[in-house]
Amino acid sequence: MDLVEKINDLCLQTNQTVTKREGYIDWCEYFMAVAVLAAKRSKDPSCQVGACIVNKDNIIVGVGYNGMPIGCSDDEFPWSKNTSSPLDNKHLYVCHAEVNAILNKNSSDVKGCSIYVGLFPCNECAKVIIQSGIKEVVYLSDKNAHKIEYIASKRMFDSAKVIYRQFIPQRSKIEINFEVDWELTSPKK
Ligand SMILES: Nc1nc(=O)n([C@H]2C[C@H](O)[C@@H](COP(=O)(O)O)O2)cc1CO
Ligand SMILES: [Zn+2]
Repeated sequence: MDLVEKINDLCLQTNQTVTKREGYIDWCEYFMAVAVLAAKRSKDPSCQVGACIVNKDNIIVGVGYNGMPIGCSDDEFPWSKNTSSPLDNKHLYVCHAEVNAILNKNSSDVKGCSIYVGLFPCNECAKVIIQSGIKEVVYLSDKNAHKIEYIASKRMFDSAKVIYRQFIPQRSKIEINFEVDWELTSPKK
């Protein structure tokens, strides 16, 4: 419990005015955190990416992470990229987080939405993002910026007027703790 929460707790006990809680996560942090959490579902041993699509009302309409297509077993399809057999390269098979998030949408479409994603979209995802009507890409890392696929992505986004911006975290971590002590967090009567 932080200081404000302790003061509020005291106020509650003595029937005084209670101010709102501080330290809550803002919308951007929330959506990027959902993307990062989704990435933890990925079976890719070298790179886990998550994506979260949000509409203009700040409602999440799709979440996805990189993984094998439905029906293509995680245990049978290859997860390596430096293989002697070109047919055993994971890149031939993996569905990217952005495409999965779009396909997983629970609304009729994602027109005008924003997509929060861990890594800047590749050129193939950029095409799908544009075609789906998504108008904003918020990303954590652009580590592949020098590669031709990502230069192509930006060329397409610029032409299609899809805004892209980096999410600069104001805190390094957001903790998820399943062991919440509800006795400490709930107001006492
Ligand atoms: N924006 C992205 N969304 C994604 O879902 N991915 C996925 C595809 C692969 O499964 C993995 C990248 O693997 P690697 O080449 O860094 O070992 O991340 C990759 C990117 C980067 O373009
Ligand atoms: Zn992609």
